[in-house]
Amino acid sequence: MLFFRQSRALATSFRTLATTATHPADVAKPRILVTGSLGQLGIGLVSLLRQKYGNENVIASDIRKPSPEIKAQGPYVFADVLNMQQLETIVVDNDINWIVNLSALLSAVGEQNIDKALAINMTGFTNTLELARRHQLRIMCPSTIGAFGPTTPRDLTPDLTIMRPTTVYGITKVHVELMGEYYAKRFGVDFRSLRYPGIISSDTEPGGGTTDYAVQIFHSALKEKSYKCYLGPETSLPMMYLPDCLEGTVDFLAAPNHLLKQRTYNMAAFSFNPREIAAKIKERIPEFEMTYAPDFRQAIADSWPKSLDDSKARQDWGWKNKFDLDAMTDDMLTALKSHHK
Ligand SMILES: NC(=O)C1=CN([C@@H]2O[C@H](COP(=O)(O)OP(=O)(O)OC[C@H]3O[C@@H](n4cnc5c(N)ncnc54)[C@H](O)[C@@H]3O)[C@@H](O)[C@H]2O)C=CC1
Ligand SMILES: CC(=O)[C@H](N)C(=O)O
Repeated sequence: MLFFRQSRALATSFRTLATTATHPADVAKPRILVTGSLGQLGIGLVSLLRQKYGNENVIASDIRKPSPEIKAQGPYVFADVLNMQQLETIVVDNDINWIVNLSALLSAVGEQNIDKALAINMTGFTNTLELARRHQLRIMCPSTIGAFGPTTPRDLTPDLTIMRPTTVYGITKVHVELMGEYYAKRFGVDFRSLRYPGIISSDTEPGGGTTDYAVQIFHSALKEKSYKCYLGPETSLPMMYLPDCLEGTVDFLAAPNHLLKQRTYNMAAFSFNPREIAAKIKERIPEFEMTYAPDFRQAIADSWPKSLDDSKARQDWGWKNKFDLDAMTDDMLTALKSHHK
């Protein structure tokens, strides 16, 4: 009798989201907690989520003190993803339905701080995933092109392929994907992840990745008319402009479960190498000169895909980028010129 009850309970806990008609997190007006919200992506994502769901329904959080402008925009709390009890208090006290975990150490800084990267990217993520199980939340945690490795096919890399990353960052992101998918299958957790390419932004600084050069080059082009690039001229990588990344993420978060045929999707826009982006900038700032001094980040970039196949994201939940390389270059230069002024 006991065995019968236990196996019935086990069968229920192994249900997949595909067979679940509705999930408790399918709510029209979700209350959302964003962790790591003061980083390159978080500030814009919180702002877009607030436009869609209301200021008071999006709780921004990080372990740093926000600027007065950020604090004035809506609720902000201190939240360390390594402190499970504190996170759970925030989730319960604020009646949270969705959690977006942006807390991470990126690829370059992760190589210099292995223990910290493992803690934030793995233990921190596992804490939020466990909270999603306990409190029936939707959870979104980004993955990255860094989850692939040197043995992955490098052109038009598909969603499902060889994943043997050679950075601690990449290893932690494979952990995110696999544990999230395991919790989805085993416990019905509404886990979602997007493999972002390098993100280029005008308003926020990148946090220590291998693709940061693609932001720094614009600042240097305007200020110094030159840039010394830490990657070689032919190092092609997938990239995306922040507004596309944010809109795609908000759409993906809102996508009904029945549209999602998988829990992790590639997301792409365009690819370029340092020589090509330098040429685009030079078309617009003729005095601009680029020099090259590859450092340890070269080996990281060489282990990543040159381009991604994101056709599944386009088919399943309607992902579409608006900005191509030229449109992004024009918009970056216009935005930065006004900031610099
Ligand atoms: N920016 C990019 O080009 C890409 C980002 N991603 C992913 O997107 C997510 C967000 O990335 P970014 O905004 O660029 O990162 P970021 O490095 O700019 O921001 C990360 C934030 O996490 C916070 N943080 C650090 N330790 C924490 C802790 N213990 N508890 C709570 N927060 C903590 C930091 O204070 C920081 O504000 C990450 O998961 C990253 O892996 C993926 C691919 C590309
Ligand atoms: C592509 C990423 O995940 C990030 N920008 C990094 O370079 O580490």
